[in-house]
Amino acid sequence: MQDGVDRLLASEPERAEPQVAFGYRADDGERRPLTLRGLVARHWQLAALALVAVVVVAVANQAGPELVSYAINHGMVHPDFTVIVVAACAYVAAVTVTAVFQRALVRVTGRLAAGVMRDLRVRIFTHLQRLGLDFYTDEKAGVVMSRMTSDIENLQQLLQDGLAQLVVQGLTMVVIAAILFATNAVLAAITIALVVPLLAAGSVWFQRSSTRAYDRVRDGIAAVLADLSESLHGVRVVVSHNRQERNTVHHRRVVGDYMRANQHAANITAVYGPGTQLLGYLAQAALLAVGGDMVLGGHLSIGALAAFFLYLNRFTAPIQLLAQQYTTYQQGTASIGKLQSLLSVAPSTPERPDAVELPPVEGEITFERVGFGYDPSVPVLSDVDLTIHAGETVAFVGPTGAGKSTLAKLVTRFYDPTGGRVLIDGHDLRDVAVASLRGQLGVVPQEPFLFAGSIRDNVAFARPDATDDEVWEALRAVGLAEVVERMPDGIDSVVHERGQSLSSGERQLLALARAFTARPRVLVLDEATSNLDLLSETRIEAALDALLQGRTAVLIAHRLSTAMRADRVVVVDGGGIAEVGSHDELVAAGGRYAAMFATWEADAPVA
Ligand SMILES: Nc1ncnc2c1ncn2[C@@H]1O[C@H](COP(=O)(O)OP(=O)(O)OP(=O)(O)O)[C@@H](O)[C@H]1O
Repeated sequence: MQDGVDRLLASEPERAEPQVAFGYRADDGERRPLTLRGLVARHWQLAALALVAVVVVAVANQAGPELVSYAINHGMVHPDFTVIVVAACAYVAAVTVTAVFQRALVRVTGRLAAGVMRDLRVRIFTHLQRLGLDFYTDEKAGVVMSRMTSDIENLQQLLQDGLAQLVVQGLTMVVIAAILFATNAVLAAITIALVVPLLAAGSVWFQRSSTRAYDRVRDGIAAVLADLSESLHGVRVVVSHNRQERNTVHHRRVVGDYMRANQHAANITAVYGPGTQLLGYLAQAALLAVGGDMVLGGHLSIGALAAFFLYLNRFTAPIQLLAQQYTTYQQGTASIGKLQSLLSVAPSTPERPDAVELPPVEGEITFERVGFGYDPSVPVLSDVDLTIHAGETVAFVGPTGAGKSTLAKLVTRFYDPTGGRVLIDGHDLRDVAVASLRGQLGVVPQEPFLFAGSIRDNVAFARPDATDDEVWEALRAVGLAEVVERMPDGIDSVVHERGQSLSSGERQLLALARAFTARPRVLVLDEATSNLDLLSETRIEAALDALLQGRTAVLIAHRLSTAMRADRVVVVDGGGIAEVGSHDELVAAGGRYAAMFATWEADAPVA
């Protein structure tokens, strides 16, 4: 068997590449609900090997006491050294077989668990990549992280050790009970009647209370992780608002709850462990009295009594282990439930089964009576009608919270409208394949996110096959080439901690260079609100001119100087479009835009 195991393990690649092709629609395998059986079934050869090993371990391990009994009765009561030697050799053989199969079991279940975990992590990650932005607004990142860490680890523990132990201990009890009854049914019945009911009752209590306790522990660690991740992500805001002390107090409370939950769980184990041990010793005392009496009466051999003692020890241990393993089992299955509920979150902008590939577009965007609300009962936009022509630059302006970014999110199909349609070159966005749409769109967010890696990786993010020349061309177009040339490793210089080592103007220019490399037909740009110095602002405006050339562009403009450069300005207000026209037209019309412009001009007169 060990050879078989080694052959199978050797034939498996060390780190097999998980076979995933990312699609916006889950395939049949991914849609199947998550069950323990389903997870293991994909690795059925390993599972079958594990089962064989479990049976051999459970049976071979119980030969010992029988051999002791044989040696006492046939080698000591009637002295015969040969019998003792044969029994001792057989003992060694049985122990060796047990050890070999135990080792095989650990290796096989380890492999099984690792394989299942890899499949599961990839499946969940792929699913997370597919989900809509609303999911990430509702769910705290820490909770998702805890699913990917502690819940997956629970499952790993169950598969690696828990399940096999559960079967081994269960089988061990059956094998021992059978041997005890075969040896002396009366003594077996007395012993089991003394031990099993009390131990079972204690185990049920332990199992129930520890399940509740571990639920608290799990919630506790999820809260600690969520609090930690929020603090780490918001560290700059925390420091600048001097919130460290309050945050520390809050974290201490969260950690305190977690500590108390752990203590409670430990207390339960502290009662159960020694309690069951005491019960085992009391049963041994009873066995000594009843069994000793039977030996004196000639109803039981001394060897059989000795074997009873040894078996009794081995009989109580599995009950304790079963109760503990059952907790692992429950935690594992509870984790499957939580992971299943994560996997069953449907993408809010699903791809239709009959979605068509969007052909290369000119870039005309049409809003047709579009209505939308993040919460359907609270409309943010209603009855929006607007056409943005191919190659046109349109700036959305308006008061904060008016819905400018929301309109842009509908263009990129981060959300679907609750009423009406958004079309690109006449194609309803809901009817086209998501990848073919996003491949032709570029988005420059307000706070550009830079990934750990080089400048090159970040600029070529949307088109990893871009050549170094193309990366340099993009950097030149946005006016960053000189800055990057001065860096020690040029475009291979590493961007640290999401670009915190760059200035905010440089980060924005890098994001523009990224969009430039992607060469999208349609560009959505959420202008940064952060105040830049005049030089950076001029550089960004020049970069924008290079970037927008010939593309359809939607600018969410926070500075009217940006709006002035657009072909048309759309004033968003009151859940819809208040005014549309060129800068000059709107100023001449003397409406809201003209008022906004007058205020702006008074604050920052144009040179
Ligand atoms: N993910 C979200 N969930 C729920 N409500 C949201 C969400 N995002 C925005 N909102 C709400 O929708 C409304 C419009 O928001 P939007 O971000 O489109 O405004 P905006 O005009 O871009 O504002 P700003 O100029 O401040 O960026 C606001 O009332 C906002 O509170």
